[in-house]
Parts: sequence; C-alpha cells; structure tokens
Amino acid sequence: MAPAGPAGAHPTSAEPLSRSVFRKFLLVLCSLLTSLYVFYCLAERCQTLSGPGVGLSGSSAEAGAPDRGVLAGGPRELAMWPAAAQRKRLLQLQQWRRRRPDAPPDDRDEVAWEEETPGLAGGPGGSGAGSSVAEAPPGTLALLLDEGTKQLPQAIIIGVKKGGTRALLEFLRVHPDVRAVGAEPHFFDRSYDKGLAWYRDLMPRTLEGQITMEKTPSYFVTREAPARISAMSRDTKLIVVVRDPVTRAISDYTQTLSKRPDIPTFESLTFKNRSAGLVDTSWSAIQIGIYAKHLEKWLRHFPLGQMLFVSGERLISDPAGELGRVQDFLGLKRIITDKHFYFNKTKGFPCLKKAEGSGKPHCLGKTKGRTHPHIDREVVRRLRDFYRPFNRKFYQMTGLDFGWDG
Ligand SMILES: Nc1ncnc2c1ncn2[C@@H]1O[C@H](COP(=O)(O)OS(=O)(=O)O)[C@@H](OP(=O)(O)O)[C@H]1O
Repeated sequence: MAPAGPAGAHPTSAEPLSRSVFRKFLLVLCSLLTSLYVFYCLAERCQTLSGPGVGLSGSSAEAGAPDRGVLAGGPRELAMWPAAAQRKRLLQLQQWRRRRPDAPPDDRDEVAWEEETPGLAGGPGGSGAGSSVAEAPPGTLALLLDEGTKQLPQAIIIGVKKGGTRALLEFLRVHPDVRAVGAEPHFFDRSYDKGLAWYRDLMPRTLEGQITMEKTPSYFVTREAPARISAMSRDTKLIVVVRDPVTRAISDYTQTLSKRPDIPTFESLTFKNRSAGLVDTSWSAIQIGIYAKHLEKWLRHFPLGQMLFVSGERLISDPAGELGRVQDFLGLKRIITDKHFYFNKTKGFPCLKKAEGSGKPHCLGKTKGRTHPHIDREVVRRLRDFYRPFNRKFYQMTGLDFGWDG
C-alpha cells in the first residue's frame, strides 16, 4: 500500500487548523475594527456623519442650544463643509452663545439694564471674555466657539450719553452681520493705557463679513478720544445718537437722581447765577449738549462722511427708518425693518418683536425710559435759549436739522 500523502497523512487535523487560522483572522479583524472605531470616536466624527442637511435641523437637548448634530463636529469636520454651510453653522453657534447671560457692563445703569434683559446681553462674554470652556456644552463646542477672530471695532457708537445709544446698539445686534460688546468698554477714555490688544480681546469673535461694534457714549465728549480712535484706524465709522440737549440734560439728571436722591434740584444746578440767568456750562449735564463744540474736535481727525448722526427722537418715533440709515452707513444689507418693531404702550417705546437670540418680544429695561421730574418752565425756556445758537451751528456742521428749536 502506498503511504498516505501529507494530505492524506493527517486527514483529520487539516480542518481544525484552517478553522483556528480563520478564528485568529477574525480576532485580528475585530480588534482592528474596534481600534478604528475608537480612533474614529476620539476624532469626534461619530455624531457628525449626518452632514449639514441633517445637522441643521432637529430638536435640541441643550437648553436653547442648536441641534447636537450641529454642535458636535470639530473644526476639521467643519472645514469639509461648503463655505455657506460653515457660515450658517457658525452663525447658529454665535446666536446660541449670545443667549447666555454674559459678563455685565461696567456702567451701573447699564448693569441694571443687562440684568433685566439677560437675553440681550452680549457682554464681553458675548464678546469672548466669558467663553469659559467649563460653560461650554460637551463635545467640541468649545473648539467651535473659537471659530472666527477678534477684531478691533470697525464702527463705534461714540455718543451721546442719554441719546438712545443702548436702543440703537440692541436694535443693530439683530442684524446677523453685526457683533457687538454688550458692556461699555470705556477704552478710549478710561482704559487707554491697557493697550489695543486688551481692547481687541474684549471684542466678540467675528466671521468674515461681520462688523465688530461697541458703544461708549462718553467718547463723544472725551478730548483725547478722536485722536486715539484715529490712531487705531482712520477708517473707523463713528455713530452719534443725538437728542434735544434740554431733554438730554434732564434725562442725565434723572439718572443721577435715581442713584443719589439727595442731590440739589435740576433748576439750581443749571445756573451759576439764576437771577442773572447765567447757565453753568461746567455742569456735565449741560456741557454734553453743546454738540457743535464737541463735534469740532472730531472733525479735526475724521471727515464728516465717516460720521453718522442718528436722531434720538426718530429712533423712538421711527426706529426702522433710523435703522435703515445706519445699515446703509455701515454697508449692511437692510435686514432690520419695521417688521422687527412694535410699539409697547406700557413701556411707551418701540420694542423688538424678536430679541436677538431669544426670539421673544423684548423692550429695554426700566433704566431706559425713566419718568423725568417736572422742571420749572422758565428754566426750560432759558435752557432752550442757551442751546439755540449751538444747535444751529450743529445743524450747519452736519447738514441736518434735528428740529429741536421748534
Ligand atoms: N426703544 C427704546 N426703549 C427705551 N428707551 C429708549 C428707546 N429708544 C430710545 N430710548 C431712550 O434712550 C435713553 C437712554 O439713552 P442711552 O441708552 O444712550 O443712555 S446711556 O447713556 O447709555 O445711559 C432713554 O432716556 P430716558 O427716557 O430719559 O430714560 C430713552 O428715552
């Protein structure tokens, strides 16, 4: 008998051998797949495979946060999206982020306003200073929030105090291409020594095409501010909200009175010598309203065309009209229209139908639109006489008649 060949020599062990090889192969394959999956998850792409079409819709588990699918992707994943989708997604993140109450402004009056309207507060946090990773939702949101860059403002609302500057900024923030610091930075008057890097760091992150803004009404009357802003950028656009200087002075006084009820009467503070009718121009409430005098200083550093004068009165009677002018001046698409406003009878002012971020109707807080005390008519008349020549000069300089003198 011929001896059995190798195949025939172990007819029974051949099958178990191939099975064990197969088992080992399966084992290696499984661990390879598991490692790949773990690696994939570590790269945080597990939840983002759905892509923009899925990610931008759906409900949110986070309180008010955009869909998780939207949030979970990392910058690399984001980079794979078409530019428009990236922008939309980042805008969505910005909006969500603006809803969080951030650091309050430094002005006490403004603090009160922000406290009442956290939904509208942008704070240096809306601006980046509050972007603590601890607050960030899980996943790579923290990374995503770092998208965009902090820019020095291209436009500043420089005044005037009690002119309606808060209303203007909050209305403007409804625009998707406007990002603004909620608090007043007071950089060019109080913190200039901290340097431009400090100032820039207060700003919100912006995407290409978005404008960075801030408002500090005291800049308009700060001697050094025009040169300092010009040194930052000669192209900075300047917005001044002006209001009848007499009502502005009374509003200013009303604010001080609300904090220090024991101050002298408006009438007594107005005059150096009441019987002689000599107005005290050293009182800041009076001085701020001499707009022509302050404007002269700005015009030494900026061309008139780089400044926009917003009527504080029309900002109340026709907010959409004034916002139209502002959007044009800033080179923005006219997105904010009369559809965004309604007149709130209780408040006595126009309010936003949908506040930026929260989507709910919203009025400014109770520190905006205070009831003014009654002022002696004779004192008001004397003040009108005092301001008339300055107002005329201001109308001449700006080419605009604000109609304060009847
Ligand atoms: N929509 C709306 N709602 C409430 N208030 C409004 C609005 N539009 C303009 N105003 C007027 O804004 C005045 C306050 O001006 P500012 O925001 O510039 O004040 S501040 O300098 O920032 O303190 C504030 O002044 P007072 O009425 O004297 O309180 C308002 O008259």
